[in-house]
Amino acid sequence: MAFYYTEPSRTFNEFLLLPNLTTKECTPQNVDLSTPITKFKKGEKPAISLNIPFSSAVMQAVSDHHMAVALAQCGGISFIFGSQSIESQATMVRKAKAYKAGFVVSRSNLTPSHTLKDILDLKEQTGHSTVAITEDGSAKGKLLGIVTGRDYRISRDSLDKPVSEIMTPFSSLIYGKSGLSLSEANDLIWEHKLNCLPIVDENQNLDFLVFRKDYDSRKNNPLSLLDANKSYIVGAGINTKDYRERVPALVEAGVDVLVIDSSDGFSEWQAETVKYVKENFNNVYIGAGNVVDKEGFRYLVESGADFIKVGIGGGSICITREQKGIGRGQASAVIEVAAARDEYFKETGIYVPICSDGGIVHDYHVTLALAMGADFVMLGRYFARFDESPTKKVKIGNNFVKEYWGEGSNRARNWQRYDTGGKQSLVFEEGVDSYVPYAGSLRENMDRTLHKIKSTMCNCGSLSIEELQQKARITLVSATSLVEGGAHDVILKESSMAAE
Ligand SMILES: NC(=O)C1=CN([C@@H]2O[C@H](COP(=O)(O)OP(=O)(O)OC[C@H]3O[C@@H](n4cnc5c(N)ncnc54)[C@H](O)[C@@H]3O)[C@@H](O)[C@H]2O)C=CC1
Ligand SMILES: O=c1[nH]c(=O)c2[nH+]cn([C@@H]3O[C@H](COP(=O)(O)O)[C@@H](O)[C@H]3O)c2[nH]1
Ligand SMILES: [K+]
Repeated sequence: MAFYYTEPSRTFNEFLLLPNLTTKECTPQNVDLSTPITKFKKGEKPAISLNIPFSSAVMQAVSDHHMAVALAQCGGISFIFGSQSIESQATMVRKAKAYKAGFVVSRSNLTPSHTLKDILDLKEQTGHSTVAITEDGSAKGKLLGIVTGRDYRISRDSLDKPVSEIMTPFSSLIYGKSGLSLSEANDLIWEHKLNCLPIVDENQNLDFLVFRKDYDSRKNNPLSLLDANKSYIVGAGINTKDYRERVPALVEAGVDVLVIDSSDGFSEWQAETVKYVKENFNNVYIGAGNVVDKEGFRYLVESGADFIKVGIGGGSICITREQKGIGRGQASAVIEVAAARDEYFKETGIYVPICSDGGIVHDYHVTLALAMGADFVMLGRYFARFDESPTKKVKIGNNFVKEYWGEGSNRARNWQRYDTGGKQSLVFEEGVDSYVPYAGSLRENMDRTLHKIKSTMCNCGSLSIEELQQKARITLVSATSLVEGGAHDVILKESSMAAE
């Protein structure tokens, strides 16, 4: 007879935290969000700890080398997507490892056929006076020119003057080549009295901008996640098929942490993959998953995994539950796996971090996941909205959006013919292709999110994630009390509706 769980599967939305006593030293500035990502023995320190409990999803629309750098600067880790050729993934890892502070992804970009009015509108929106002009208007497109405040006169130039007539064309630009060191970039900046030096790759695609004022940017990033050589710590996703070729290439490129990327990690393929990595490489760590219960957790931990990823079917672009009928409410999954982790720790003295992957919609969901026992979270949709994600920013109506698609969608799988061991015609999609609202830079959004999490932790009288996990008091909410939690019985003004 089948086994039946007596409790229904639950999601984060169904829970709330109750405040504990907040002492006077319990302020957001004093909260420490560092958290382990690799397993460790009781009394010892983990080999790698994150400075904030965030990782970005193993997805084409989320985690490339640009995201890896931006998130590591904030103290988290990206797992560069594995649904690409081994060479291109290794190149991304290499670029992220080679990246040095001071190089930024261009945030204001237009095409030559835009107009002076577009430049002025963008300037008002972003506050940046340097605009990169690329063939497709993206931050990484072919660089055709640069516009700065010195290139036009609002009193003289007509607003519909095309950018192509305003910009300093590429042929007249001083630029650096990808791979240049920060001190070499600074030399060019000083020598040519520039404010901004574009860095382009061998195909003239824009890589980064280096600003005169930014070169001390390490000071701006006190939580940077760095290895012993002061390079950023970088993760990458792998699969259970080509790992014998992929892992050596990624290790050669300098990857620090691997994660097996799968909807269902409770398989002999994953155990074999973990064992292969553990037997052949000393200096790289490997997470496995995804699982949603104690059995899956135990199986992967006993195979040797350094951390375990939790979550099936809760992602914003996921349709796995609809397509295959597998999965579990994300909160229930985290609660059970965290209990299994604590039990394993008691038995063996080994602490195995767990990551809650997918389904984070509100910032407080992160706090709840941590309170329920997750050591860190993985998000896709959240990061896809930012400048640093690899996808195109498009304007729909009056709003900017960015593209975001699931790794189980045909769009993601097209990088190669998807091999399920069966007929291609039997393949079905497990993810959708979508848009998410554009939200600006990662740093600004992350600062706000972290502040909210720290504030809630203070409500709960906790100065660290570990303390939160021990002290949190969590209650289920009834369907009717959910209504009470939002604005209700008032007529909202338009400004409040826009903020929702
Ligand atoms: N977290 C989630 O809820 C979900 C995530 N996804 C994402 O979609 C992507 C694809 O996920 P999956 O389809 O689960 O990928 P997968 O690579 O784990 O599995 C694909 C298929 O190949 C089989 N397979 C795996 N290794 C094999 C081997 N060595 N030999 C023979 N067969 C093997 C699996 O059983 C499965 O049928 C991933 O990026 C995943 O994160 C997709 C659905 C749900
Ligand atoms: O059912 C699925 N079909 C897909 O195509 C797919 N792609 C990604 N993922 C998973 O969703 C996570 C990101 O979730 P969020 O957007 O909610 O942060 C990711 O971290 C994955 O675990 C998928 N799940
Ligand atoms: K399974």
